[in-house]
Amino acid sequence: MKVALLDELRAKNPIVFNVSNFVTVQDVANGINAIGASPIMSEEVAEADEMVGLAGAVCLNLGAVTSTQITQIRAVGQSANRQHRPLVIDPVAVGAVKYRMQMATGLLNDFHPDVIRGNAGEIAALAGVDWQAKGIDAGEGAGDIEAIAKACAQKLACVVILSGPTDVITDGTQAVKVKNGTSLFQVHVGSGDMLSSIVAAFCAVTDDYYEAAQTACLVFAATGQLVHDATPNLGAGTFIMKLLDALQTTTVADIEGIADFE
Ligand SMILES: Nc1ncnc2c1ncn2[C@@H]1O[C@H](COP(=O)(O)OP(=O)(O)O)[C@@H](O)[C@H]1O
Ligand SMILES: Cc1ncsc1CCOP(=O)(O)O
Ligand SMILES: [Mg+2]
Repeated sequence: MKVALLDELRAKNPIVFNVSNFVTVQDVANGINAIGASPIMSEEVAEADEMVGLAGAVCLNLGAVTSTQITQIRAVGQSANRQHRPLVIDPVAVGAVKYRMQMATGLLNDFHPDVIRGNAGEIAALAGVDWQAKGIDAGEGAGDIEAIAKACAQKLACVVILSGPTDVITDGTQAVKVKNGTSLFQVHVGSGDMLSSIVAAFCAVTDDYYEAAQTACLVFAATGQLVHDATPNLGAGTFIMKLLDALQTTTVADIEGIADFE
């Protein structure tokens, strides 16, 4: 685990190109900015190649995609592969909506992601494992989350992050579990989307996307935990404000001080 990547990210201030969903786009932009990278968003297919070209990494969020937008998302994904930019996919609710699963499967045939970040319901669905996803949330399942994440990573030949109370990060063979976090993440819609885009930001500063994924999960979850620990009885509204503040100021030493992973 290379927590010092956080300092490299802040020094390099990489551009992260996001195709976001309309629900959480502001949180995603502000989260990237606060941690020390530079967000840019677009829904226009005509500028796909240029946007990818100026970015250090690309994050495609499939949270609220229209038929028209699929063309742009495909073009961006293919351009990222062509221009060798790290590509992160957030497959929102593929475990809950059959249409989304078909759409995501189709897109994953058209381009190759470097990292997929989803909750247990989403990663289980992509792995073909039985799980009762609940809308955008993980839902309920009995399977072993490390085995599910590894199955997904092997099937799709990429790094997989299965996030939740414990985050599992795997390259299909090895796995790391990050146990930091706070249940307050669950009362803020967009926590997962923020994490996916922050994973992309870390992928922009190293060629080792497995390591980038681990560091992103630790930094994000531990920052949330520090916010929780600093203020008792935080509510959903105050949490996101304090989380953004903390993403801006939390140091490598702060993270290392509470890091809990194996
Ligand atoms: N119960 C929990 N306790 C601690 N951290 C959590 C909990 N649930 C989610 N997280 C954290 O919230 C962030 C978003 O993950 P998750 O909730 O799984 O995504 P999504 O919003 O896509 O469902 C991750 O950093 C994860 O570690
Ligand atoms: C509510 C909602 N509906 C479609 S996308 C979206 C946001 C999902 O955000 P997250 O997965 O980060 O909780
Ligand atoms: Mg999500």
